[in-house]
Amino acid sequence: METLAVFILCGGKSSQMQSEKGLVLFQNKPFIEHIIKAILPISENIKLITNNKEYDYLTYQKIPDIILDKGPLGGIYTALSNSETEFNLILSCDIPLISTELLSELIAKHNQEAQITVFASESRMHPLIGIYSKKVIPVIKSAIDNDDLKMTNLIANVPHQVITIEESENFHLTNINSADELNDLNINLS
Ligand SMILES: Nc1nc2c(ncn2[C@@H]2O[C@H](COP(=O)(O)OP(=O)(O)OP(=O)(O)O)[C@@H](O)[C@H]2O)c(=O)[nH]1
Ligand SMILES: [Mg+2]
Repeated sequence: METLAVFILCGGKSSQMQSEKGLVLFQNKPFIEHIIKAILPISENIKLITNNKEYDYLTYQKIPDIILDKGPLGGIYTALSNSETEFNLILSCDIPLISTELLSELIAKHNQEAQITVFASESRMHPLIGIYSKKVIPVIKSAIDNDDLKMTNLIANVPHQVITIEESENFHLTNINSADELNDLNINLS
């Protein structure tokens, strides 16, 4: 298989965390470095979708948002518009527990008929740990034009694949939005 293009979304307001989310420390290391570590055994073709100079210390290519302030959907739009490959791994920057094993499972189970492939348990879906086809670019563009920025609406509108996981597996896919959530995580792991 050709090397998979991987894009990490590092934009947004981080209003709940109150500091740049991807750079929050977990086990003495910024979130984003945990994510990069999980990706590297799979692909070195990693790009960050961000307008924030705080990520300049990382040598990976950075791509600024083409359309500003449209949330993760806008970030994915920029990622796919800059990608040369049909399928792309899209990840948020606030999932420090993600593992190479889970990412490999997503890639291995991905069906090429699907334009978006994501994990979901009965209770929740993880739209920002997914494989996205460039084919969804026009669908995202029209969603942005209509100000319909909900990821679940995008997924429902295209041929997609859900990889079903047990409730207990959600833990490693959870995104950490606030200092309280990070605190809970640290307590949970101690
Ligand atoms: N490139 C890009 N990424 C974004 C944008 N908005 C959110 N993200 C990313 O999408 C992922 C999930 O975003 P949210 O949890 O909504 O993050 P947020 O908007 O920064 O945080 P809140 O203000 O607390 O909602 C994170 O990886 C963010 O960095 C955006 O406008 N552009
Ligand atoms: Mg948000």
